[in-house]
Amino acid sequence: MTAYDFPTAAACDRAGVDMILVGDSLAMVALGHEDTSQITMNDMIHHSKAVSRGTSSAFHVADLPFGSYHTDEATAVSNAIRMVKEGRAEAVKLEAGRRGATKIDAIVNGAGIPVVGHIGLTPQTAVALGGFRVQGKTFSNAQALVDDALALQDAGCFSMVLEAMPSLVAESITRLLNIPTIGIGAGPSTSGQVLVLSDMVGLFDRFTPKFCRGFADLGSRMVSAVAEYKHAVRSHEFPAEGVHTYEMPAATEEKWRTFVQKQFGLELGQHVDKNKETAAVASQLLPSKANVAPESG
Ligand SMILES: Nc1nc(=O)c2c([nH]1)NC[C@@H]1CN(c3ccc(C(=O)N[C@@H](CCC(=O)O)C(=O)O)cc3)CN21
Ligand SMILES: CC(C)C(=O)C(=O)O
Ligand SMILES: [Mg+2]
Repeated sequence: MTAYDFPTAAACDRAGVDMILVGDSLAMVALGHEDTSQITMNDMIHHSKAVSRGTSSAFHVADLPFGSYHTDEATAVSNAIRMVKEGRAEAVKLEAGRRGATKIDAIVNGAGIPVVGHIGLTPQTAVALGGFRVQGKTFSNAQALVDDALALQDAGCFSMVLEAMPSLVAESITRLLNIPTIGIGAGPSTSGQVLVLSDMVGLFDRFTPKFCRGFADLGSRMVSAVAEYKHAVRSHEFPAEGVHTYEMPAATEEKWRTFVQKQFGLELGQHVDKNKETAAVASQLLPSKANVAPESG
């Protein structure tokens, strides 16, 4: 499961998932970006730290973001170390095939940090793929994915994500590898599955990948809850006196009532609509919209 902060991590952990991924998809589902390319190491570390506070038994993996491992091996290693040291992740995930093998080797065997690979639809390079497109639909592209998978295993990955590819390709890769595969849009034959949490609980509505199944509709329940709250506030049902409120001790209360009555002339206890009061005062002080001449020019 992906998780992005303390409560989502705690929910996944309590539900008993094996692994929690702090996915860079948080750029889109938690921060509202159009894609995952702008998210930084600092952003990812911030979220990963929060996830670590909510996780007690699941294995905690964090995505290395676009640009953090694409230049040279030393940069890739130092960013992997930051994600473990500052982000409190137990492993990092990189979107890399054959060409990322030397960096993965350096992170795994140089720094001793476990790495999850990620092939198929790699959102960080979606522009080069021509958008968020299913991969491995042609014979040669399927072969290329098998080559990538074997290279990642050789480089030292302990697992890899297979994203958006025909089930047959994912099954072939899973059968060929010794390490477990984690599928998303890759059919039922991978060793494990991952989904973006926001998608499966209905908290992201910009698009829904075909591979996603909705397991809850929390987005619309959240809107209803807030609308109900707004209604309760406007109708003075909430907060309810004696239920959601604090009281002075009875003796102090009596003294206080008398005091504000004498000092300020206020009769407490009857409800005054402060908004209406303010609006009434404002309408005397300010010219109403209807009386203002429309702006020219
Ligand atoms: N909310 C969310 N869910 C995800 O699964 C996800 C993200 N965000 N952001 C990062 C990547 C991007 N992903 C995506 C995004 C779009 C499609 C999508 O629309 N796919 C089309 C098929 C596209 C094609 O091949 O033509 C679909 O109908 O599923 C799939 C995966 C997966 N990841
Ligand atoms: C969908 C998973 C595999 C991911 O990389 C992410 O959430 O960023
Ligand atoms: Mg990702």
